[in-house]
Amino acid sequence: MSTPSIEQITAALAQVNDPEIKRPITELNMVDSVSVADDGAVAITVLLTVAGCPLKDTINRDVTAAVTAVPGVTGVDLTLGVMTPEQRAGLKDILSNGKAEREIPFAQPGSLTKVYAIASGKGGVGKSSVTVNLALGLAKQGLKVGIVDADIYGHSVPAMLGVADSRPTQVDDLIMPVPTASGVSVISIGMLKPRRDQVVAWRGPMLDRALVQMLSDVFWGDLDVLMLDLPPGTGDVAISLGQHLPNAEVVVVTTPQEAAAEVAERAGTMASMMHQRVIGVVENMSFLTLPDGSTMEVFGSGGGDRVAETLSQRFGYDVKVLGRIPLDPALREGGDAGKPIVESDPTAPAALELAKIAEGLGGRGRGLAGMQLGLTPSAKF
Ligand SMILES: Nc1ncnc2c1ncn2[C@@H]1O[C@H](COP(=O)(O)OP(=O)(O)OP(=O)(O)O)[C@@H](O)[C@H]1O
Repeated sequence: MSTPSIEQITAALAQVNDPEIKRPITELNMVDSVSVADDGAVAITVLLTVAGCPLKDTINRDVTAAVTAVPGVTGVDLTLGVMTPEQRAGLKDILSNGKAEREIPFAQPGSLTKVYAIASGKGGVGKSSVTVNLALGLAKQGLKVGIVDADIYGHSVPAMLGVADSRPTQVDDLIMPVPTASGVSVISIGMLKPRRDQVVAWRGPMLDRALVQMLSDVFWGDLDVLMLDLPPGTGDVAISLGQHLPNAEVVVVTTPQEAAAEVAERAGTMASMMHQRVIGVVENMSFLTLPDGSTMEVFGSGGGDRVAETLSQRFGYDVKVLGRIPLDPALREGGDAGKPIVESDPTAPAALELAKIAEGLGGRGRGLAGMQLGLTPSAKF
């Protein structure tokens, strides 16, 4: 077999994406050198963005696999180096398209990324569980999905995705979202703290800065969908989000309980006051299926319908119940184990209902159609 050419090896390397940036390593100038010996042995040096890059094993595996597959390659000797500060600055330029001032890409008029904010009135109704499962459901449809965990009180999303201890890689002041096994990238307000167990007592301006940082200093790339897990209630983060991303569409999560529904209505109304469109209600913990097949309404009934009806009346447009998710111990276990139920037990009724809701959201497509313009001529409060 003939010796492979440098061009063939480079073409193979162009198929390898940086796992965080999700762009070919060749485009990011990460390939430092390539040489091919007469006997087909290939030597490559790839430069990592930072020393001790947590994903170097993934890069090692992917590069070796891609190059080994080229006909005539008899061996791959891969050296992993680290970029110099100048090379990192060059990478930052590539990622920020040469713009010095960063802006929130999802707030730009031409943005095609759908932004869904997941809100609730009360804590503990399953907002984070719904967020991660919907995100995974959307990713299963082949969409590129990112999650911003802005829940200052809970920030449980990384644990639910199995990356509780991960910290984002930083290229100077540009932050890489943390990739997860399911393909969804995540950044959490918890990752911005110096230590994970640290308690933060952030007030309005600090929270605003943290939210802006997660939206503009993080290199999200070209996402189809961005999901935001909001703190429960109608606090500072909801106000900041309304100011920075008025085009976000809001999904309200509630349980069937009367008291939960009432506060969920307030969260929905708040979103509308910030000119965001509420696209629907998810009722979680709707019922429990008992071993004999009968169902028990542990938290009562009617909360989802009530929130949807009230918000429809208030806003003058149709707010639907998008789905009703049953109580299922497997959903909690999946979250605790870092493997959400749509992945760990996809045929469970709760997983099927979440996948159905994700199907509906994914079917709404990319693009500007249906986006709110920040004007509400007919809102009634
Ligand atoms: N349908 C369900 N069946 C069983 N357990 C559930 C269900 N939904 C959520 N849970 C569990 O309830 C707990 C609270 O859920 P989760 O953290 O998603 O709520 P949350 O609304 O995001 O809370 P907070 O805002 O306080 O962080 C978790 O342990 C989760 O696994």
